[in-house]
Amino acid sequence: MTYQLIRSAQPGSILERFACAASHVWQAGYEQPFIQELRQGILSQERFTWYMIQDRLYLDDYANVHALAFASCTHSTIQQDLAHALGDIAHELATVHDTYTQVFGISEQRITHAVQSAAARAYTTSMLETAYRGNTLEILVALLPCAWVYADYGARLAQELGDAVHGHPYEQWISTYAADDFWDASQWLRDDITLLAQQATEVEIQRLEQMFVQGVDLERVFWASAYEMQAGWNF
Ligand SMILES: Cc1ncc(CN)c(N)n1
Repeated sequence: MTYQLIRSAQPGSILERFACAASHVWQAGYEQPFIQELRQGILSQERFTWYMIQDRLYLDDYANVHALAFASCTHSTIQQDLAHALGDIAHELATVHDTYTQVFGISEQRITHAVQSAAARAYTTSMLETAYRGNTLEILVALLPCAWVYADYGARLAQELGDAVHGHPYEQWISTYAADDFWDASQWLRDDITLLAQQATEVEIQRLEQMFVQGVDLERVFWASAYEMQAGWNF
């Protein structure tokens, strides 16, 4: 298991079960060309721009999932956590997206006219479906791969690159997700899942485990589709 997985998952906890169940797709995601070329600094600007645009659309839906979870949730502390998390998404947009939008000259018009790729839509549709139909625990588990996979890959990239991260073409991206701040910002999610899962049955936990594995795989596919510069539905 990788550094972030060890750091967060207490032996026997639900988080450890999730991490173990997803370990092969998690590793496959890290080894895929998008991440490895990004690490080497040779990922083309064209592919990264494609990803950035898809990610802008993704983050809109991701924010909506938080808002829907807030609306259906009856725990006031979890509602506060969700509201706070919306501020963190705004921060991610300001640090990562605004940087690359400027550096790579991605026009607002291009973003406005972009259509979600098939893979990106599959991911956000699955999260939104859970947000509309699921209970609070299910919605939080749908959000977990997003926070955890990015923190883990960011930390691994930063660790492998060492000082070479300075001046790297994707330094801002790597540093944002490798930062302790990014990891700490999702501590509420791991804590709230752990708390709510105490009331869940074994059958429910097994279903959550499957949802989590699917989410990690959708993260992998999201990058793969950006690498292929996959088109949207109305091409
Ligand atoms: C697809 C995706 N997943 C996760 C993250 C990290 N918030 C992101 N920006 N984009």
